[in-house]
Amino acid sequence: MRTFSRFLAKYKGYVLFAISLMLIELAVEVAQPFMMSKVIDEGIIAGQTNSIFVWGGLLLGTTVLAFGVGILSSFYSAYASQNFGFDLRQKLYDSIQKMSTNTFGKFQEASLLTRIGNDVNQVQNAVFMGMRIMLRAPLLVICSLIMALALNVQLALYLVIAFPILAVFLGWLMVRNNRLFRRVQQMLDQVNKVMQQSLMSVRLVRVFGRMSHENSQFQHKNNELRSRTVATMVLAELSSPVVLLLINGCILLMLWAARDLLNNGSNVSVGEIVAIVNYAMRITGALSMIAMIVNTVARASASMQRVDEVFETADQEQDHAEQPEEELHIEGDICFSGVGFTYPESNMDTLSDISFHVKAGSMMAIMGATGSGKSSLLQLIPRMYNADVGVITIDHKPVESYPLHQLRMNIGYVPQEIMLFTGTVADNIRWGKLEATMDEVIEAAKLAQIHEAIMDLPQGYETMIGQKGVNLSGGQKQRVSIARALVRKPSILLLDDCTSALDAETERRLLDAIGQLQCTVLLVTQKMSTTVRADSILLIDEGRVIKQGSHDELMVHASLYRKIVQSQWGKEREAQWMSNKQRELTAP
Ligand SMILES: Nc1ncnc2c1ncn2[C@@H]1O[C@H](COP(=O)(O)OP(=O)(O)OP(=O)(O)O)[C@@H](O)[C@H]1O
Repeated sequence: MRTFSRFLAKYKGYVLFAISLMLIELAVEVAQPFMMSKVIDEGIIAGQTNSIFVWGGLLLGTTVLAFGVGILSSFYSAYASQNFGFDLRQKLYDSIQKMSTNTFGKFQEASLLTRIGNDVNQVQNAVFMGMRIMLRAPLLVICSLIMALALNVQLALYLVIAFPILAVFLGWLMVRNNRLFRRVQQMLDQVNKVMQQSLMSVRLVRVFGRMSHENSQFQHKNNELRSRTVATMVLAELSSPVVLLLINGCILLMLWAARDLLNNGSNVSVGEIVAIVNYAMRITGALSMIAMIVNTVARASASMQRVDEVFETADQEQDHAEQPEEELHIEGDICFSGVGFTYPESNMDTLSDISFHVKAGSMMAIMGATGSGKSSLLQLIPRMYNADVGVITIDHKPVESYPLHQLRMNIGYVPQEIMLFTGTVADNIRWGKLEATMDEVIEAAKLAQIHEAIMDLPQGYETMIGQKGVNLSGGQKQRVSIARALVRKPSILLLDDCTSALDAETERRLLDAIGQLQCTVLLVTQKMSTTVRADSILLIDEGRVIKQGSHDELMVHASLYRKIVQSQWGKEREAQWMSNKQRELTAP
């Protein structure tokens, strides 16, 4: 509720103006049955033609006034609610952007999409409705009741009977609807998730001929969404008939009593009875509106809770060091001490007791079996995830003490799964540093050994590449991605097995170029041709460090490393290396 008020406060001028106009509309609406009673009693029954013109004219005039202010009030309500929705969506997007990867994973992309789209819309609609009818409906009920009581207390009291029952019913409806609607939104998350997955892997789905499987998965979730939505709608639709039933029952009781009063010659006029019935009808209409409002508020509050969850989480993990934004230069000395990490959605340790040191400007290769935790380890450095235990320092300061944005601006990261965006080749490289000049883009491309290949493209650097770089080869995509990381001249370069599609010669030239850069390089690789060039090698297995050392040290002290060497070089070359080493060591 606090978040809601905070966002709406900015538009309080518009809100108050819209509500003031709405109050004029309301006053007209409340006065109309009274004017009508005057037309009947004075104009028709008493035969005063003048009264018909006066009260009738007033009735028409106020109707035109109500119409005019109604339009104006709608305009200001729409303005305030749309701007409120815009701000909420913007802030939500901002919070999602700053979210740590742990939290991002916890919420899941599909759910965040539903929250930023559907949930914000629900709240925005409730704001509009709030200004138009949320206040108007209860006020209309109260004022109509007062007017009816003023006309004839005895008859009007019959209308009051329904109120306690209605209050209990609407309260129950609100709580139940809120719960049901939260479940609908959760199901919508699921539908979006299935849809997102199958759209992202549309080619794979077609190649494997899994369209019907994907369809049935979608159908299953869609079915559940339908059933939950129907349950919510049935409940919502129940409200109007209940209101009508109760109020109409009261009107019938009142008419029965009015008949007795008229027969007994009591002091009650036909005009008063017509006016009270008219007020009763307005009360019925307003109560139906209130039932609708109850449903809208229940939905909007469920949606607001979901939006608030994102804000609260984002606030909790606000990066304390994020305030100062001055330029930060990192040398690149990296040290892990007893680091442990488990993915939020997993219950198995991914990394345990990882300790190693990489000197600024050196190159370390990370080797290990598939699933041993190499990518996870790299991702802890730019704080895509936060370590659960232990300390990671850069230049002898914990990574958490750096402003997150500045820390990441000093790091060039090339993920295992290459992702290119729709746009030109130059745009894709410049994505690493938006203000990079064309010379810087070309320099990065040359370092990444992709310049010649780009020049061979139809429009060179201005060639458009489709989503995920459909018109580039695997190796070209890898090198564009490396150029994107290099263009920002990082102090730390993280390469996650991103040279797998390169031929030996290109890879050698790439490593030569990277070796000349003034940056610390951490390189995940399975290729011996790469590891031998590194200053040190970190060998990991099942999330633990087996050994850190140079190629020579690992050959002597790490049997696992020797096995990898054997599998790639063959026994013969390995044996030859061992005997050469032995000779070197025993030489005088
Ligand atoms: N987002 C994630 N959520 C939960 N578990 C994950 C996630 N990503 C990876 N894992 C698990 O963490 C472990 C280490 O994965 P990681 O990707 O770091 O290994 P890797 O050594 O880089 O593997 P590969 O060489 O195949 O890329 C694996 O068991 C993997 O299943």
